[in-house]
Amino acid sequence: MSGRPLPPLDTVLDAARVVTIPTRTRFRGVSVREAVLLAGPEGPSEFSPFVEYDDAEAATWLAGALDFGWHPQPAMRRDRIAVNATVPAVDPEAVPGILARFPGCRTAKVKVAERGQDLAADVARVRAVREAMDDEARVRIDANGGWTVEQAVDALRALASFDLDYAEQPCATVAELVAVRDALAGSGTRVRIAADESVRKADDPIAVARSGAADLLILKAQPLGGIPNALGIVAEAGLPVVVSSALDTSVGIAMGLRLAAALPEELLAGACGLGTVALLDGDVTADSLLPVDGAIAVRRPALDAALLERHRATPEREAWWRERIRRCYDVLVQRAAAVG
Ligand SMILES: O=C(O)CCC(=O)c1ccccc1C(=O)O
Ligand SMILES: [Mg+2]
Repeated sequence: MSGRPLPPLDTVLDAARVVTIPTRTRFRGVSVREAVLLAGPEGPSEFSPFVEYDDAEAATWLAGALDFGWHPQPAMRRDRIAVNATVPAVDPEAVPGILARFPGCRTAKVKVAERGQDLAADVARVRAVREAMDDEARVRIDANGGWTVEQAVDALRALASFDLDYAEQPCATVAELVAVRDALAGSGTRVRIAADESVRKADDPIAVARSGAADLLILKAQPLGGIPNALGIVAEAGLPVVVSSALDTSVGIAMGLRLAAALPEELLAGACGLGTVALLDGDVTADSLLPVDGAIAVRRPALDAALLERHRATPEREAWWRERIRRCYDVLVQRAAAVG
């Protein structure tokens, strides 16, 4: 990955605390977030791939977590990062309450294309967000690859009147993203397309940029194998980026902030999706990285022993995560050997 040495496995396991934190609103179909906090020599780090991810994918998250905990990070170019409000796939009535958790945010990202919902629900939610925000606010959507090309084109035409900042991952594949962009250009609807899963879940994270399938990239520090690796992707892709979270605790958010702080000014495409601690009902530090005046000061808050204890996972879940770390660590050792 970044080519920097891995700490010994026993050191990693000794540094690990497993937590289960409830979400305030269902997000990605989950109502709890499990995470491993790692007390590294450079500061706390977080390993929190979603439970359904396989070892090959989760191993890249481990590489990111170990890099942040055990290695110095690139220089910072700014000390405050503007963030967007993140609106889960809720009913329109719930929108003002969600937005209130993101004080001062002038950009909102709205989840759409949720399984079991329809376009009318998406339109109603985006309308509720537009109405709750002032005229200059930016509104983005994120479909998490949930639409076919035809559905995406229909939806983006229906949503065009809300003047979207961009549409994140409207369809699952790079080829579909290209088809959506072509169809929209042909119909005179101008909506920028952002790639998220096409970067962080792809074998080749640059392919989406090379194919001209996206106007900007969403970058997540942990899933991309760490900050240096993510910066390498930015340099190669040459597209503007927005840094976002994977619904992390404040420790994972600190890593995202640090990535955002390291980006060249001309490549930062607006507010980052790093305000999501506001969607959790608990945290692992007393200094939670929540938005204030629409931004978060870049910092690395200390783990709080009492909070780690309060949110401590069951012994079964703890054992599961420790096994997962062992398996993912093996994958990283094999990858390092293959590179030589
Ligand atoms: O970007 C944001 O506003 C918040 C982060 C977010 O949406 C997210 C959080 C967890 C998993 C996936 C995603 C996503 O961007 O698709
Ligand atoms: Mg996304």
